Amino acid sequence: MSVKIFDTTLRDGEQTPGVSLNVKEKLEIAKQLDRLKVDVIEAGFPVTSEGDFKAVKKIAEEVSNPTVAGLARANKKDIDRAWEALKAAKKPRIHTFIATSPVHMEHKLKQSPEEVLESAVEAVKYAKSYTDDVEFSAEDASRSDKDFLCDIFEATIDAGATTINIPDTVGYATPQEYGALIKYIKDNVPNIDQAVISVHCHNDLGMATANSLAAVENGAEQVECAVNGLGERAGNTSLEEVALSLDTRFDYYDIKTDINLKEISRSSRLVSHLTGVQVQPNKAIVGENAFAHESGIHQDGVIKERTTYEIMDAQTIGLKENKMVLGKLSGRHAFKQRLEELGYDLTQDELNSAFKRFKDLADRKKKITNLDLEAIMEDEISQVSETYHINLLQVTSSSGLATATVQMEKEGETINQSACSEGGPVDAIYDAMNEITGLDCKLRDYNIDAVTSGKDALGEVIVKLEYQSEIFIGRGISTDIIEASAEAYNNALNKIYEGE
Ligand SMILES: CC(=O)SCCNC(=O)CCNC(=O)[C@H](O)C(C)(C)COP(=O)(O)OP(=O)(O)OC[C@H]1O[C@@H](n2cnc3c(N)ncnc32)[C@H](O)[C@@H]1OP(=O)(O)O
Ligand SMILES: CC(C)C(=O)C(=O)O
Ligand SMILES: [Mg+2]
Repeated sequence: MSVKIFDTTLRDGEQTPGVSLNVKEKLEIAKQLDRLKVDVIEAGFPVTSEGDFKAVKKIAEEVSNPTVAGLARANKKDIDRAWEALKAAKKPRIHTFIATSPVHMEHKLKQSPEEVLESAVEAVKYAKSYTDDVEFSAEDASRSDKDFLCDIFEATIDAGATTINIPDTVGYATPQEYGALIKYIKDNVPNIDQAVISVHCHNDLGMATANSLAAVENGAEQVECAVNGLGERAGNTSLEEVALSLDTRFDYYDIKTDINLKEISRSSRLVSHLTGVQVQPNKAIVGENAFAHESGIHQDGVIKERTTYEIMDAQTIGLKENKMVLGKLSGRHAFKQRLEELGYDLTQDELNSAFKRFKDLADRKKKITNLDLEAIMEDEISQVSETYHINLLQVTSSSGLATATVQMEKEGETINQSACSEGGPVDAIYDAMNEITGLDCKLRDYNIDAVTSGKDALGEVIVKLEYQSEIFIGRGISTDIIEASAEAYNNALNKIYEGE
């Protein structure tokens, strides 16, 4: 069995507050939807504006594989305008709708159920005079009387509707209830076999995908959805969630779509860029974190066997690979793997030492990048055996006078020293360190650079010390530049001791 995918990114998706696409942008998305192999593109609602009319017309002229649909209220003006825009399409569909729930009929339309039924039938007949492919939607179907729905669907199918749509317009339904509604309509509309049963769900309670899938289990043959779940209010059913649910759980649903899954990721990115609506990182399938692992136990599992923590392969949706994000919760296995990818081959001791540095950094820095790791590794390489070790640094600075207190350790002995300097906090630290070590060395060069970017960037300090006419280079890295400065100086001092 298979279901059709009716994409409404360009119609209901464009109803997302704040989104407005021009003709060129809509055409670009339509071409991508064609590559994605959706069955139907709902290109817009032509009566709403000159721009939307032009966009639907352009898509109808240029995108020929999928059916191109245009929305129209149940009146002649809307249907005329929809047809005017759609007539060049190879496979045009007029999609007409009217609300069937008591609250909509009474308060919004101010029509009786009989009048609504008559308007629906007239609209379908009129649309049918233009094209064989007519979809009729009973807006707010999930809050409508079930038997009235059956009557209106029977009548509109008789009038020529080839698809009948049962929207959960306000995202009110629950999966079991919605599935039962689809089954009820399937079982109680006598001519239902002459039309495709379609569903259109909204995500107000976060159940749009679950509702759509429940509908499919109960006989729905077309699912209306939008890329990234865009749409009015909390959005529509997300296309990628339906497509990947059916693919991943084919064992359960036994239902196929024609969607080219490899184009999912690209479609999501394009829609996000052109609409300006960012995808939440933890969004199923297309969120930045959907194929990312940060915690050590998961990373270890995935390294050993991907399917321990992945039910889908990132490559299925067109991504290159999954992601191992290094952070404070990561473990040695993932850390080692990343270092190996960067070309470092470490002994167990080297790995343990670098891993400790990495964990210390990860406690201070949210995201550890390859540049951070390279900086840690370069720093590890330039480490010498430590004669002196810095235990503590304390700096105050005001009105051009800085005071530094440094605590260093040498062979188990702790030494405290303070110094004042008008040359700033780094100068005061270096004076204190000179006092502690008793070495008469001169600072010949001091250079500071950001290794990575962002507020929590790693700073790298390189110093050149002259001692007895010889130059000793020291390097220090830290998210705290004062600390990096002290570590660089200490690194150079220790090199002096190593040489002695
Ligand atoms: C569930 C959905 O997503 S429905 C689609 C929603 N999309 C949009 O609304 C797209 C953007 N809309 C627009 O540009 C405008 O609303 C237009 C051009 C469609 C209509 O604009 P206006 O003529 O100014 O009417 P307005 O939007 O204020 O009110 C809607 C009118 O359509 C009527 N109406 C609503 N739905 C239908 C329908 N399916 N069939 C017939 N009439 C309808 C309302 O009762 C109201 O009629 P009234 O003016 O007699 O009270
Ligand atoms: C126009 C219809 C199909 C709609 O968008 C809805 O009911 O949500
Ligand atoms: Mg809708």
